[in-house]
Amino acid sequence: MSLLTLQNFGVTRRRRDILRGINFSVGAGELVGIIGPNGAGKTTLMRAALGLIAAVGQSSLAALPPRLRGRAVAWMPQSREIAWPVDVQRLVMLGRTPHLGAGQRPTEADHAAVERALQRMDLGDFRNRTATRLSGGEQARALIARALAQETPLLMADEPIAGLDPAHQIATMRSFADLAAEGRAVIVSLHDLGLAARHCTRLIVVDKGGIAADGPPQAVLTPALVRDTFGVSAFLEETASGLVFQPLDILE
Ligand SMILES: Nc1ncnc2c1ncn2[C@@H]1O[C@H](COP(=O)(O)OP(=O)(O)OP(=O)(O)O)[C@@H](O)[C@H]1O
Repeated sequence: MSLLTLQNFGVTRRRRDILRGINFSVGAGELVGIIGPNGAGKTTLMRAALGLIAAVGQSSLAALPPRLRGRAVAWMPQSREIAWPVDVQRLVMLGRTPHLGAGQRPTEADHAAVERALQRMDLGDFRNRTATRLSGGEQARALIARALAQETPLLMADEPIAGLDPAHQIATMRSFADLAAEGRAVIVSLHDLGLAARHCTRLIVVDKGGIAADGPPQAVLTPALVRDTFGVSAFLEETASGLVFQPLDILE
């Protein structure tokens, strides 16, 4: 079942085509990494697909009424700003908002969803800490937990692992892989191609306003693609513990 379909999708800003002719579907069970150089259009693609900025063509998510959209997709933006000095537990509970009626208090089921999200992001000991007083990486984990608590079929996150330490980067990618294995789907943009190669089931490469490649990591990260899109050489090998990808040198 498709959880996001984009057809002839594009974004124009200040009369410049930032994205054009984008077509793809994401289904249950996929962990999709959106990769591409700085300025390629990754954030624009995700925000437009969500209906947060104007676009041409069709997005199955943008077409939904806002209330249904909040139950169809959770979104973690690149900006990590936490506006209010609330405790982590309360911040994560905000993820349940689309499931609550006007003025309705959280139910047992909402508290259980918050607890699952806190555990997934290793935040059990942080639940009573003031979110604005956490470190940058801890705040990022709290915001991922808020998106997880929404318990939507699809999670979209813009550079969610930037600023996390290696253990929490791996743990977060594993949590996303678990969600996919449970029958949901996750779409993340990321610059760490090693983690993308290792954990994603599929990579979509955005470059020069279009999709340069789309497929399983080992099929996408060819030397030619990596050279032409990122301007680097790289090491790629299928090992007993999974795919290992490491950028090596800038190519002139
Ligand atoms: N509000 C805007 N008005 C005009 N152009 C914009 C606007 N926002 C982004 N752009 C342009 O759109 C292009 C794509 O930007 P976007 O932020 O989507 O790239 P990205 O792939 O997410 O980059 P990064 O890896 O640096 O986060 C860039 O050339 C950027 O300058």
